[in-house]
Amino acid sequence: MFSLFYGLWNYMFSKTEFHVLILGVDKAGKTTLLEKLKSLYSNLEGLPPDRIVPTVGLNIGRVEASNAKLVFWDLGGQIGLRTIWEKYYEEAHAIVYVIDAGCSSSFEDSKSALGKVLRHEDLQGAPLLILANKQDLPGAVSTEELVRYLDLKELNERLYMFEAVSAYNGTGIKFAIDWLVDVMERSKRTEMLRVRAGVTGHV
Ligand SMILES: Nc1nc2c(ncn2[C@@H]2O[C@H](COP(=O)(O)OP(=O)(O)OP(=O)(O)O)[C@@H](O)[C@H]2O)c(=O)[nH]1
Ligand SMILES: [Mg+2]
Repeated sequence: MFSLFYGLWNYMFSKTEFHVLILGVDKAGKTTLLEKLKSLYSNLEGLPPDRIVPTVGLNIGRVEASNAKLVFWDLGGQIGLRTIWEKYYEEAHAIVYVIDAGCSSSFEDSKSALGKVLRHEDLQGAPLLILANKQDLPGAVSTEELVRYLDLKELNERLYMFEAVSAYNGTGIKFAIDWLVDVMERSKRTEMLRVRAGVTGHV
């Protein structure tokens, strides 16, 4: 009986924990973004950019933002590591896809890797936040240019947004995360993951 009430209490009053997968090709700035998120949303001072090395395993960042608990999973973007991405798809509430907006020679690779992500059935209905990172660089392209360049055909009914950010100086990040939390809270995918996890309030 107690556990039934406890479960119900949790379901109604505890904050949902959202799992957010940070993807993108190597050097897009994913880990730098994760460390910036820690600095912006927690008491932890994230690692400074000059101490960040290319990711081989998994980096995890837990923060509270927009009154929600967020767990970010940051994976390596090197070609040989991208096969690991799909192991995390089933549990993810949303995807943050990071692109180096200052490096047009990486756009083709970014586009094809993103197309593959979006076609994967385990990510059905997952909201998508595409970040045009490195806006502090003078040559960085705008979100409008990136939208035109990517010309994504796989978006279908998916909730998505493009946002211009800089993981160095924090430009655009809070706005993007507010949007992400808002859409995760009302997405069918969150409902589906919640049902799958049982009535615990933690999905
Ligand atoms: N100017 C500028 N450089 C950035 C920004 N974000 C990341 N960088 C630089 O881009 C390079 C790659 O950053 P990482 O965060 O390691 O990139 P990553 O996407 O995690 O790379 P992998 O772990 O290999 O997949 C580093 O030299 C960073 O300092 C940014 O907002 N502005
Ligand atoms: Mg990394």
